[in-house]
Amino acid sequence: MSNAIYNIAQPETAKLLSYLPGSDEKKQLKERIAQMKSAPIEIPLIINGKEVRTGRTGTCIIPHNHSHVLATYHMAGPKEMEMAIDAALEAKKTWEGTPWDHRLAVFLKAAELIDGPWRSTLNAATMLGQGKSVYESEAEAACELMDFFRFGSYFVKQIIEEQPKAVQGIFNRMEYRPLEGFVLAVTPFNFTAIGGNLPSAPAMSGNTAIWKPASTAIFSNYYVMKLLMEAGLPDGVINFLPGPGSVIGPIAMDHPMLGGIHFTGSTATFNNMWRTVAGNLENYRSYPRIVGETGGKDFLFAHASADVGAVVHAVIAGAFSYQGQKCSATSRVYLPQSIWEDVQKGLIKETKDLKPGNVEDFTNYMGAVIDKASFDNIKSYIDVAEKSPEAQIIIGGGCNDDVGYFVDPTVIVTTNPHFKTMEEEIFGPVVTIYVYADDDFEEALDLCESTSPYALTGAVFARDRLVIADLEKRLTYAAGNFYINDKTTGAYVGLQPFGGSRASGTNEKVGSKHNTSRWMIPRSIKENFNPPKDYRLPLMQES
Ligand SMILES: NC(=O)c1ccc[n+]([C@@H]2O[C@H](COP(=O)([O-])OP(=O)(O)OC[C@H]3O[C@@H](n4cnc5c(N)ncnc54)[C@H](O)[C@@H]3O)[C@@H](O)[C@H]2O)c1
Ligand SMILES: N[C@@H](CCC=O)C(=O)O
Repeated sequence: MSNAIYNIAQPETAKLLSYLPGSDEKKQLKERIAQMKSAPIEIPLIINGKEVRTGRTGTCIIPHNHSHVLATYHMAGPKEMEMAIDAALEAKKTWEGTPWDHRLAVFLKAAELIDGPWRSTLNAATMLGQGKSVYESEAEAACELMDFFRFGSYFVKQIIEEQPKAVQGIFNRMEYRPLEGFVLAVTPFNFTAIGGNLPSAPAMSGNTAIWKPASTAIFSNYYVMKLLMEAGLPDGVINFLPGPGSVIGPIAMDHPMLGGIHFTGSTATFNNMWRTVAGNLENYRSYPRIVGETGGKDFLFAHASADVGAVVHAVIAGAFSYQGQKCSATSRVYLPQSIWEDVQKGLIKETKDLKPGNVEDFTNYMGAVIDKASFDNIKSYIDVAEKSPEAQIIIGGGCNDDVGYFVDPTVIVTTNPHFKTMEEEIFGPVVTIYVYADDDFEEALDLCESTSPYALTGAVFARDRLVIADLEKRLTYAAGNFYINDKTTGAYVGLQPFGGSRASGTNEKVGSKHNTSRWMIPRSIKENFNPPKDYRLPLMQES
């Protein structure tokens, strides 16, 4: 029984390792990659801490070498979802009463394990299973996940410290209860750290969760689950349930004890889930908390005073890192005519050696896109641009899926600011540029503000201070993460809390106190040391 007030130091952002030739981390990672490739593993469901095999299986493959099978995974069906819900509800009885310091200790320990022996495992699994370059993987599967665990724990502590004023004779207090029910965490393929965080953030506050990973991220996500178990996560607190979302999701969403949904993925999937929940409102014990971070069509808007070199590098990093498969990827760019020629030259020069390749070679900046469906979808957008008189592909355009799902970094220039690739999320290494006449700055800015239904990230480039101030004001609602003279990707937990509004989600800012608070239902407790003795107010008495 915990009877002390403990402190958690404000965490420091995790430091990236370099993976330079000759470094220990490079040697360890190369060894782990070789080991993982040497023989496929079998991935069970994990329900109440026990492995469950259903015999209905799928495979995890390497996107840059799609004939290589890394694992066979078992898929949950309705029966296993019911089992997981029962396990989560049962485990909650103990977990919610576990002192907060012991709950958080599990996640703080997990962060230390990533910082130590588990780092190479999470990086190797993410590089192989999701096709990430070493740098992209280190930044998120290792560092961002550590940050989620450390900052997340710190935010829980900060919130429970927020207490109402206690006055003499009346003891006021706020109890931060977990949600009544279980949490369904549905996670995307593109960030291992998001996979790990979505079930963990609610669990830190005493909730129990069912974690449904994306099928193309099961390989790394399974290792995250194993890491949490090694860190001491009690059975049933997080239940790992790979399987078809459209089959197992509705079982959870129809359940009267659905306490909340922690979702990251596409807007279409989130809208479907929201509709399912809305249709069930009368069946729930409480209104489920629905937290969802979704798609983006992220902009870069440059003014004539912008630093051309900075624009060039921001476009490349924002559009092509992790093959553009980030919700934050730069995918529409507005450039004034006066700097266009220089930007174009810079883009051509800097991308000439930028080819997607095998990320096991650490010098490759880009790998393959995640799967065949994604490859076909991205290619279909490139095909549209190739055929259109309103667009010209000035860089890239090549696609080849013989060995891996490779799409060249592609730059389209369009004369139509509403061209298909300026409006729709592509989720691949494709960026579209619209060049505006310098005199049409105001109109171009209106276009940037209103063209997309999304409002996730956006960057403005200018050196003129008054212009920067104006851009910041005029684009108030166009992006939840707004960058000035920087790329649209790469937010840090606790430093640039992440999330967007409009069709980009509920903007609860993952990795922030706002998100943490969504997994708690506070109870105000007033204890009166002088209980009432007379129902009448003093005013009601005759003098
Ligand atoms: N805003 C953010 O923070 C953020 C971060 C990462 C990714 N994303 C977005 O995620 C998308 C890419 O990820 P994705 O392809 O994995 O997204 P997705 O929507 O296809 O899948 C997300 C998850 O939902 C599950 N799912 C699908 N249909 C379901 C259903 N009917 N019921 C329950 N679950 C279901 C999937 O299996 C997966 O686990 C992009 O749109 C990207 O912008 C957003
Ligand atoms: N938080 C990440 C994006 C996550 C979505 O894919 C970034 O800031 O680039």
